[in-house]
Amino acid sequence: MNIDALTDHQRLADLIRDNIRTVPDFPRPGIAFLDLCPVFSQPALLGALAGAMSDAFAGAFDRVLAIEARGFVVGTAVACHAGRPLVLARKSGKLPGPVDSVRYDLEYGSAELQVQRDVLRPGERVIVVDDVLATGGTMAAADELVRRSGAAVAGYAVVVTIPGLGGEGRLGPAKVFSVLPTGN
Ligand SMILES: O=P(O)(O)OC[C@H]1O[C@H](OP(=O)(O)OP(=O)(O)O)[C@H](O)[C@@H]1O
Ligand SMILES: Nc1ncnc2[nH]cnc12
Repeated sequence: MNIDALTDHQRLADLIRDNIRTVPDFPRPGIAFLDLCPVFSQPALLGALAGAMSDAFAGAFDRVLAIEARGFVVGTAVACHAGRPLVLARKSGKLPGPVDSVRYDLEYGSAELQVQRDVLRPGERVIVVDDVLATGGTMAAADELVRRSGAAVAGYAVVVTIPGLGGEGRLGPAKVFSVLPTGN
């Protein structure tokens, strides 16, 4: 795959779409699971994705908040590309304290996200990065953690938004950058 020639959003979107595997009835019956592992396994594609996300918010963010676990892959790539510090939003019980916590529901369950206190600073501009935006429960929890810290959400970056689940409607007014509207 030659991604040096990748200059426009449509080409990136096509490549991402071609490399997402849709798995029926995983992890529960009725869920069409979008498996992005084939995207993550290709350094050039992951790099192009990170570049597009970083460019979408160029000059408008100070830190990258990445959501466990698949959001870590994308968020780390964006932070490296942009040369901005990475902050981890982790599932409950993984980060040594003190932490702030928010419980939330997602498409196929519920969980709790935590961020270490004082790693996000008042006045800083943060982009929140994940792989999939479905119901928006996860992103909304991350959003709440950023706002509690006094920092500002400068934007939301995801690889895929699953339409019809109301995800974007649960987020704040900041820009949402999604490479694909769906994985199909
Ligand atoms: O918009 P929502 O309905 O909240 O769903 C989106 C979230 O669901 C998945 O995470 P999951 O909790 O499965 O965690 P993982 O990345 O650890 O697999 C995905 O990586 C998003 O974080
Ligand atoms: N359908 C889905 N596929 C992958 N990750 C998800 N997170 C929430 N819904 C998802």
